[in-house]
Amino acid sequence: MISLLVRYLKDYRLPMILVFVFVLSQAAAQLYLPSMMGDIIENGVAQGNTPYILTSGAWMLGVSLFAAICMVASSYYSAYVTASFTSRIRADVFDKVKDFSQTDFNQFGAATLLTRSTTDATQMQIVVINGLRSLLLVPITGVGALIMAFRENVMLTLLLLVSFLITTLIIGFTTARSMPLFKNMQQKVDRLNLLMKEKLTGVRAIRAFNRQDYETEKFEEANQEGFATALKANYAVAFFAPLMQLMMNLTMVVILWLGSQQVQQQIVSLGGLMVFIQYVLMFMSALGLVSALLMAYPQAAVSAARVKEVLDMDFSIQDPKETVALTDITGKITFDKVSFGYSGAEINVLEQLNFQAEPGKITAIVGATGSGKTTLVNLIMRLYEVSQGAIKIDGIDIRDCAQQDLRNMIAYAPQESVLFSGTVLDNIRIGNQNASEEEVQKALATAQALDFINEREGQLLSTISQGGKDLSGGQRQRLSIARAVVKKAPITIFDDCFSALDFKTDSLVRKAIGEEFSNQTVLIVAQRISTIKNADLILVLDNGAIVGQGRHDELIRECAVYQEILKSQSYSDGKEESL
Ligand SMILES: Nc1ncnc2c1ncn2[C@@H]1O[C@H](COP(=O)(O)OP(=O)(O)OP(=O)(O)O)[C@@H](O)[C@H]1O
Repeated sequence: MISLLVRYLKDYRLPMILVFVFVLSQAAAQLYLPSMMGDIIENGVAQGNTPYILTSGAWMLGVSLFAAICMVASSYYSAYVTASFTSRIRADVFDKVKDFSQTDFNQFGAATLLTRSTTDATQMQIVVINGLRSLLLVPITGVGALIMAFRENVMLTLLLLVSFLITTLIIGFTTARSMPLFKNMQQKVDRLNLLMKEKLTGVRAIRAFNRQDYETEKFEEANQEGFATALKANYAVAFFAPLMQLMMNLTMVVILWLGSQQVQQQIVSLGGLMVFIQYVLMFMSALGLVSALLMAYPQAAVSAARVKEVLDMDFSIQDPKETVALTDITGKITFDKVSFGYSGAEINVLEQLNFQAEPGKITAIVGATGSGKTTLVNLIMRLYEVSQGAIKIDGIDIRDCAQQDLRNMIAYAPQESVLFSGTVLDNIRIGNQNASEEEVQKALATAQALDFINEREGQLLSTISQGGKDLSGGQRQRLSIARAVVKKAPITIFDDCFSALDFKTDSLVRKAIGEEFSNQTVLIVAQRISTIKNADLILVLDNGAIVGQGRHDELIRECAVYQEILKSQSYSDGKEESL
């Protein structure tokens, strides 16, 4: 936690200096108050000198006011530092995660990344906001009060120190014990977030299968587990404050008892004892601040470790030190003996793939579900790293160029359309920020999406609800296709994104794509043979291996797997095709 704090807080030197100055001034003023009070008792109350009491009292009020102003100012600046610190951490986690490869992302999962950038960051915020002031105030007022108390009464201060030592030992022990409990608690929060995410995204399926009760029960179970763990963890630190209170009161009773005897024996004056008690109270309130901090510390330390794990994670896919520029790229893709296996899996998902996808041609990939089609296109975008062999673009190994340059060369329409809240225009322009409205309209026309967009109020400026919930599956796919089209990249990949389109629309989209992409490399992943029948090259994938490649007619004659797929789709060659 400390290293994370140092890393971030060093950017807030000026506000931290201001916090320090105001805390220092507050502490100095507070330390001065008891001796002022002692002076009023000795020289005012004991002597019956009312004007002295009034004048000194006014001074005392002034000093108190000054301390209060310093306290407000230091609170303001510490809140400023803390809020900035937390928002920077959130931004950095987000920034880091956006550059994660799929392997890195899979290692964590969405739910825990969400918890780490929200709940964990907030836990740290609580400690920093308390700690920033306390860490300065407590040593100054605590040590200052102790020194002043020591000057007033040596014996009673030693007693105070013994009580302090015992409390510290108990607190240290409790902190060490509670840390694993808090770690466990945050993991339970991860699980709850995961379940919540599943429930919210799968709400329709849950209702359709009448699984509400079962899912509620499952969630309730996880919730109860989280509750029990949270209770246990908080219980472990719950007696911090009462323990501190108890020790303080006990110490105070003993001090009063011994102090009153000292007053009777005239070892100290009554005023001296009262001043001493003021310093003891000051010391104890400093301890109170520490105890509040310590109560929150174990949880925050666990949260900091979890955030740090994300921030310090080494990317599994990195750019080389010297990158090869991708200029004047035609888009020719070469797979040279490419094999790939997911991390942790025993067997390869793709085995010894060799093929070339040429510019100006449509290369299609067909195969049964799970045969490795999506994995293959993910490798081209370097979302995963090949295990063996090489993927080249215009003869350049994709590992030799910057990932950003590589992805600039590729337009991609994923299997599951992803739309963001915003307007239709915003969503299409994700493909190309500089696309004019005319270009966006053209891309929508290619994707056969212009008609239904024009029917919407506001048309291009109509708002898409979160995730495109107000659109049908086919409409979402068409917007996703338009986004890829508007990019006009040398390579365009359509990953099974025609599946929700009716045959007619599917055919019209492919026709438009064929005309539009006359110079680019187009890769189409599809389940339906009708979608890829006219492709220049069809790759047939079976269990991660290419078992056939060629044109439709050739494959019908030569590839048994292709024939099987064809048969399973009851496809009557060309009859329903217009393309
Ligand atoms: N992140 C992952 N981790 C481990 N295995 C994975 C992962 N993603 C996919 N797989 C496995 O890799 C194999 C190929 O999956 P892939 O998604 O590439 O197939 P696909 O041909 O695109 O299937 P579909 O047509 O159903 O989309 C499958 O057996 C799948 O279980």
